[in-house]
Amino acid sequence: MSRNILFLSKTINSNVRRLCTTPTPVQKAEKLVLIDVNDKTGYGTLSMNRLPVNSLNVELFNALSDAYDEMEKNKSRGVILTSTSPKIFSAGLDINDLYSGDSKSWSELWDASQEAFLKIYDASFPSAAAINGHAIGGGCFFSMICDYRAMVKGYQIGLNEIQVGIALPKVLVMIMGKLLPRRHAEISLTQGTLYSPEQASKINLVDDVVVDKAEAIIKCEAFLNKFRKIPMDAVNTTKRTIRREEIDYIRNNKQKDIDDFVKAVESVEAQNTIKMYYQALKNKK
Ligand SMILES: CCCCCCCCCCC/C=C/C(=O)SCCNC(=O)CCNC(=O)[C@H](O)C(C)(C)COP(=O)(O)OP(=O)(O)OC[C@H]1O[C@@H](n2cnc3c(N)ncnc32)[C@H](O)[C@@H]1OP(=O)(O)O
Repeated sequence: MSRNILFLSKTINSNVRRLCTTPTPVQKAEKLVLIDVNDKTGYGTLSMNRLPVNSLNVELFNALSDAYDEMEKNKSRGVILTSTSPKIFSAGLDINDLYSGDSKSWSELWDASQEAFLKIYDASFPSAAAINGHAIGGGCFFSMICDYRAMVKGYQIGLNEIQVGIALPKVLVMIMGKLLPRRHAEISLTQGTLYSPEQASKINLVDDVVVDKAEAIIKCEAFLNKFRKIPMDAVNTTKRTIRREEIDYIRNNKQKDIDDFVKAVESVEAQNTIKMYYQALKNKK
């Protein structure tokens, strides 16, 4: 049973395509999140597919939300979140949107990001991130809200928002503060530090360092397997107790959180920094 070839299957929505093993090969579809369900394990591999760098925009956030909805509907046993890029998990928020947007588009962007955040962080099944390349800014954050992270050597990971000129949104601070030892969280958040996987593993930012994507997937499957003999209701109740603070914060302060994000992005200082950052990125070559 080949799991590496994309096959035609019913389109779940405009941006998400489920990959399954029905024998009708078609050429690769340009969907923003590819879904491959392993019929044996019941795990779904969700691959972000907004190339070249999986920068996060409204459409990618919505595609992630839709993919998680699909996994919930199909009573998934677990999700492996990864990317189709050979070297980038996700480069974070789309700098183009930060550079050229306005308060309406930034509100829509943050609204979509909140939805995707809740779908992943409050899912009724565990998620494991197979970080097969750079995971920067929002890309790092989306791996952090999974239950487990395995990262391939040779890339970088971290929340560098501060370097882009954006004050860290509250939920990122809350979660970084819980995942990392306090001193490391403070340094990382205020300096926008990017880490090698080896450094990241020393401060709890990743759980395992691996040599390639295949090994990352094996590690993720092994992590998900740990839940097979435990009643999921008990796991989920426990997990929700642990995660309640962040989930309640977003559910109860949705508009305020959007307003805070827009305020942070539209400040003159942030816009100047975003502009310089954008130009540096474009002049890199
Ligand atoms: C309450 C709800 C919570 C939900 C939370 C959701 C998300 C939280 C977000 C919080 C705030 C987050 C802010 C950010 O994420 S800011 C963005 C941070 N990211 C970066 O700084 C990454 C910048 N990019 C790089 O460092 C490199 O590009 C990278 C290492 C990723 C790859 O390097 P490489 O040399 O392989 O490739 P290039 O640099 O040549 O890039 C290829 C093309 O891609 C463009 N690019 C790169 N990054 C971005 C980006 N982030 N957005 C848009 N476009 C990007 C780059 O310009 C190249 O384009 P061209 O080929 O046209 O030149």
